[in-house]
Amino acid sequence: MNSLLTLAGTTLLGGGSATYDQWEDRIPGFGVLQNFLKTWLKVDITTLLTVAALLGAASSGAQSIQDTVFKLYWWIIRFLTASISVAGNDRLNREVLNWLGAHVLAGRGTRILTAKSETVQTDAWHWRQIQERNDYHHEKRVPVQYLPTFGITWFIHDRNIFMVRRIMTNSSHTSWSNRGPDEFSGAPEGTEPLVIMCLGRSVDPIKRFLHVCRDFGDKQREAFVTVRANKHQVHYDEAWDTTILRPLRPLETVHFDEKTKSELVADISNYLDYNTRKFYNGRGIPYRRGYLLHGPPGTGKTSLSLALAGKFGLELYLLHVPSVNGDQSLEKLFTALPPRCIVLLEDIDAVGIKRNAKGDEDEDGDSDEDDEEARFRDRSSRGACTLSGLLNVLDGVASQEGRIVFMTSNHAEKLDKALVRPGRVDRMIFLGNISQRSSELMFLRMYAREGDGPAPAPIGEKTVDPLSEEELERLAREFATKIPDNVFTPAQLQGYLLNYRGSPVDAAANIAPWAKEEQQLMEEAKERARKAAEQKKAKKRAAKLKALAKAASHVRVNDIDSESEYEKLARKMKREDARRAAKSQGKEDEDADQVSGDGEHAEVSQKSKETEQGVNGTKKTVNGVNGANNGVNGVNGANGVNGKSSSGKNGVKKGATRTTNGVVNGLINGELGEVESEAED
Ligand SMILES: Nc1ncnc2c1ncn2[C@@H]1O[C@H](COP(=O)(O)OP(=O)(O)OP(=O)(O)O)[C@@H](O)[C@H]1O
Repeated sequence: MNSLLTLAGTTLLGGGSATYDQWEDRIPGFGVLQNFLKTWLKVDITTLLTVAALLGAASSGAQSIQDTVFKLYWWIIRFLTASISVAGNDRLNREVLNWLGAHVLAGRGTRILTAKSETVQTDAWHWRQIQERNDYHHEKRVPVQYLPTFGITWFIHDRNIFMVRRIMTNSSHTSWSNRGPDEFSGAPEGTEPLVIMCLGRSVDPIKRFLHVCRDFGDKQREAFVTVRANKHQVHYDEAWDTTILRPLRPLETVHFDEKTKSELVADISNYLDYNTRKFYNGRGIPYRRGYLLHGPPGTGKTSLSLALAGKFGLELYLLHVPSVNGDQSLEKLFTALPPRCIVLLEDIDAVGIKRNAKGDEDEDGDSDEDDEEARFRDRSSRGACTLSGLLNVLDGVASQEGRIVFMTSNHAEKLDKALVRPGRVDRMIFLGNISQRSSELMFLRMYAREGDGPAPAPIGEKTVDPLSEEELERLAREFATKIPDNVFTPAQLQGYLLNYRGSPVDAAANIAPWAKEEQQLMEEAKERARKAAEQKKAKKRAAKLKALAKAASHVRVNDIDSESEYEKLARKMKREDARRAAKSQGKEDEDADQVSGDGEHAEVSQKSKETEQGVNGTKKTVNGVNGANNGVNGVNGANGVNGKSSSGKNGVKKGATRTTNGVVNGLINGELGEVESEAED
């Protein structure tokens, strides 16, 4: 470029012909082009090139002047100010912006701002972006929040001059070709880094300022609980990408045994205490705490977790384990937890986190779950988390320290023992049906005065005059005495009270008939459930007997007490099966010779006779259902009906069960009809 510039200068001063050779040197073919243009267009290319080169020189000169000024500016800034930068995804970033929005922009009439209301779910490519939901604001339209846009916002705080620079990132820039100022070229997405500068040579004023912003953030959060969840996108990594702000729920509004409640609160306070942490660390005990909240649906397990998160000012990380993509994702989510938080694992008894694929069965071998439902759940759990994956995140090596885990379950008795052992579950808290005392408290809470007046009545009903405190307490006591102790769930009672939310007098007056009717409905539902369970049990028992009968036609299971013996017998049965098939084709003798080639034939014949005798014996046992139980254990094992190995001599060892499963099933093919009819008889 410089040589072209010199050439242009020489051309301008000395005339075209003097520099012709030099142009030709630098641009090959220059002469031909020049002659062509001169002849046909009457244009002198050397003059044109000279002008262009000079213009380029002027512009690059301006650019370098601009660069120098820019450098000088930043040099002065760096010299005169101290600065601290904050990453875009840091909570502090949002806290600083919120502080600026509330204290600087609102009062000063800043002319260039960015506005924020609510993020909408779209199916566009950026659908994975962080979602925030505010359950705290109940207005139809979320209030608009005004925040600083890109560029510098300056202000005076604590007698220091501050400048906060919000930096545009690639993702917040809408168009690369747009050359306008940043604030007119795009809108911040909330992930832009901030640089906080303060005039002076010390960062202390900035640190103090950041502290103020954090306090402001804490104060704002006091009114609600921050719930974080993940969106469960199949093809994406799991992340805590959804934030929900829930109104604070006072612990007093969750009614259950008062003693248990205060013990629980004391236990958590004790755990969160700094000295407890030191104690745990000093003794090499993992600093974690786990609680299992169990009881029927609608007894307040979720409500209690939320209330405790609010009480202790902790964020609640909500996770539905069966929806997580797999163990790796679960681990990722747990690794991303902050050191102090509550993790709520809901419905922990759901399928997918049981040790075996089909789920555990009851003592009698019957599962309470409906077959269809179990099958559905089994399908839906495929590829999801395993129990060992869950156990691992709860107290494996990589498990986060300092957090509190709440697990909720409607069937605590079905949970794997490893899951509820101390260290994973330190306390089990039962939330049962509502007591009379809790009903009284719920009544009082429902009709407590709000400010100076009564609780607002439903639309269309007139608000009754507020009752005096004594009158309300008297009504509450009367109300409670009409409710049977520990029969209804708190959710049921809350539903009833909501129907009378404008009138405590009516609520107290109508509770007795409601309780009677509700109890009757519950009895009927229970009876229906009992009958359905009985039918299901009978169906299962019939299926089991059928399976037993099938196997019994070939095996006398009580004779089998070791794996090798079982395998031997299975081999013999296979040969016997082959012989039977050959017999039916009229070639029994030749095939029998072939099969007995290994020298075991004599033994086989003897044993197969025994087996057949055994079959008869077992068939008889089948008919007398109860007597069959000994055999059932073994044969169930052989057919994979139960999947469990029975201990003791009568049982079939697990390994043998697996090995021979297919063989026995294969043998019974073709003879099913005959055995079935016998079993049914
Ligand atoms: N002990 C309780 N005290 C006050 N309100 C309760 C209580 N239990 C339940 N409720 C009310 O019932 C509703 C359901 O409660 P919640 O979801 O906490 O029950 P849950 O035990 O978690 O139910 P599930 O097992 O079905 O998840 C909520 O509106 C809650 O206010």
